[in-house]
Amino acid sequence: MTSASPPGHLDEEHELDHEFLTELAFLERARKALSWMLDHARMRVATGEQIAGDRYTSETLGRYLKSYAKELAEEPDSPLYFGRLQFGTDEDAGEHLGQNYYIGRRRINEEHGEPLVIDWRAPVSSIFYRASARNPLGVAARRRFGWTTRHPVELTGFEDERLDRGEELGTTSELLTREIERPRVGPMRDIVATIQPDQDELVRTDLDRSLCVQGGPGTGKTAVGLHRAAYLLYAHRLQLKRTGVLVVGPNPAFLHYISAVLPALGEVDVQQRTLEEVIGRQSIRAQDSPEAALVKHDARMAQVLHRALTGLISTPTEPIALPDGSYRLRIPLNVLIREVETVRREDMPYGVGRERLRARIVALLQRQLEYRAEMPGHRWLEKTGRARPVVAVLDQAWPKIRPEELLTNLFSDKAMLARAADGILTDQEQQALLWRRPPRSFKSAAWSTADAVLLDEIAGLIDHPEGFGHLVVDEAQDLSAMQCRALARRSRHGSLTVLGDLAQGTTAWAAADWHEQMAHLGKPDAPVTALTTGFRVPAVVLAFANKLLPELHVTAPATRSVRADGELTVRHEQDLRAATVDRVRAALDQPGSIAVITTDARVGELTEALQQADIAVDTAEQDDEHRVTVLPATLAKGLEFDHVVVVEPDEVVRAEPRGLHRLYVVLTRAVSRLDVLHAGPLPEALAR
Ligand SMILES: Nc1ncnc2c1ncn2[C@@H]1O[C@H](COP(=O)(O)OP(=O)(O)OP(=O)(O)O)[C@@H](O)[C@H]1O
Repeated sequence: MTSASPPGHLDEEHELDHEFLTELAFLERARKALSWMLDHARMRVATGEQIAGDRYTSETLGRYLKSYAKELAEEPDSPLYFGRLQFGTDEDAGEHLGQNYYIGRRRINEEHGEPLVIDWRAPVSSIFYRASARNPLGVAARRRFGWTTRHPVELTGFEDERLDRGEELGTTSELLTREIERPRVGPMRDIVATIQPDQDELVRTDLDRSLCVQGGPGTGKTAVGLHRAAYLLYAHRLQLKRTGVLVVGPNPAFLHYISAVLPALGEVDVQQRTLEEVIGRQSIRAQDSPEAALVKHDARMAQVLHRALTGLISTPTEPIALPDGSYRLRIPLNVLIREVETVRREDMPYGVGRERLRARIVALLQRQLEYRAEMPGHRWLEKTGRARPVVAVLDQAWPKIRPEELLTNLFSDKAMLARAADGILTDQEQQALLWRRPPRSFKSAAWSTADAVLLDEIAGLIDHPEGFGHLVVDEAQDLSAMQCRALARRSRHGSLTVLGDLAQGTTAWAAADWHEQMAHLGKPDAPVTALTTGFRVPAVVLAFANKLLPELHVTAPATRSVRADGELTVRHEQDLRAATVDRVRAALDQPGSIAVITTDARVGELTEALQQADIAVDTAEQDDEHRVTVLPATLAKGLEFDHVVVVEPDEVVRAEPRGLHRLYVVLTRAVSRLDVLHAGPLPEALAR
């Protein structure tokens, strides 16, 4: 194994070995090339108007070049490349015979030459991530570079694996270890330099394939999902620019945490939203009882709503007679009845069905005019479609309805609900849905989170929503069947990357089986892949959290932590406020972020205790300013902190029905150190 690093300062340059000097020279060349690219891009921004033909394209081009120039200008903050592939000279190297490639976050090329640095998403870069001693894929040596983390970044050394001599570091690589163990500050970072072979396979799965990734805490699911989005945008830029990529996360705090990853990879056009924002129809003013929420999130509601909506379609009761000049155009009742039946059988979205019925009625009337050798024009067809006798039939047999109106009627009218839910929901379940005090009109109805999903289902039955080319769904174990359907509607013509951990399911409807969940998400045949290497949580902390696993009643493969470092302390304390202040003070002596995680009820008290001790604290709403955050257990999902202080774990367990799962999430947020403080008893599984 070869590795190199500068032994001292530049004035001791003569001591640097030859290889390192060569690398420094290359770095200089790459920096110059980047600087040329930046100047060139700026120049093109300035002259954009002359390059492009018409005004629209010149504006678009100008905008593109501006953001490109901005991206390039921001580049000096991150290393220009992280690895080098040196191909061998035998036939396994194929077209890359004897070549050297530097791999980085983006392509860098000189004014008139070959690229100096290749984008990590280019096909050949995949070899960097996947080549192994057993299967070198033509590579003689793989080199990883180390950089300072301060600005401006400087090369600190490199680490070589001579794959042709059977050398391979895998997860023992010092640079990988350093990257994983580095103290966390600020938002999540990308992992392009150290993507692991199994992660790379998921990242590069092609656009037409949907995936489900089950992985324990800290196995890199979120990282994989975000890098896949970046990869797909590279490989299918034009298609996805048109159709869009959406990342769905559990809450705004999580989305904020991950928000910098894609922009750092040069991708600024990806929407990142919570499910509520995706649905986004209503302001939420009501809260359901647990029983009502359970029924509303159940897949059977889809059938109930479908039946309620199609139940509005009825047999026409009047024929059509439409004056047209001195004539009267007619459609007899039996023909109208037949038309409604024909459209109903076509089983299209309700709103589309109404328009189809209108078009068929107009076509029948048009034919009568044509018998009289008249050729009606576009205007006539339009006017006839809106004529009162035609609209009257539509309103009676296929009435227009808003989702809010239908749901208000359904939850206010016992008989209507009974008709729609007969044989689908029990009497008790129907009772849970009915409003005790119905609003006067659907306009004044107060909707719950679950209602918003139902309204979205109805809207989807009336007309298909616009979809995305690709959706990344994180923490997907927590989605209900109805929430899954909302996302399935938006990826009908696209693909999905679904990420989650059954052991971290905290909702009453959390998934117990991924295949079932994928069926609700509209991709029943998508393969389920497991990630089992843990990069976040140190082995000692993971072993403690994993004591809960047998009680969580889920089947998921165990996670093996690559981290031998880390500390765990469990303390019985009388005064939790004082103990929390004490632990946070001790943590402040070390670098990195700190979180105190506890029940919602204790957040205020502990924030106050820290503030009284002159420790500046962030809360879940206002973050990113200080090193210490006090976080309710309910908002910890997906986040990570260097040092975590968990206060009174048994209260976390008792605060909600799936409290044990919540505690599992909470205990697995620590990157380096976990302190557990308790005044009451520890949860039984942890005490063993
Ligand atoms: N290949 C890798 N190289 C370096 N760091 C990695 C790698 N894979 C994951 N990580 C790091 O491990 C940490 C956990 O990753 P991530 O948040 O994606 O895990 P997760 O599976 O989504 O976790 P959870 O289920 O707890 O939300 C992050 O800091 C991430 O950057």
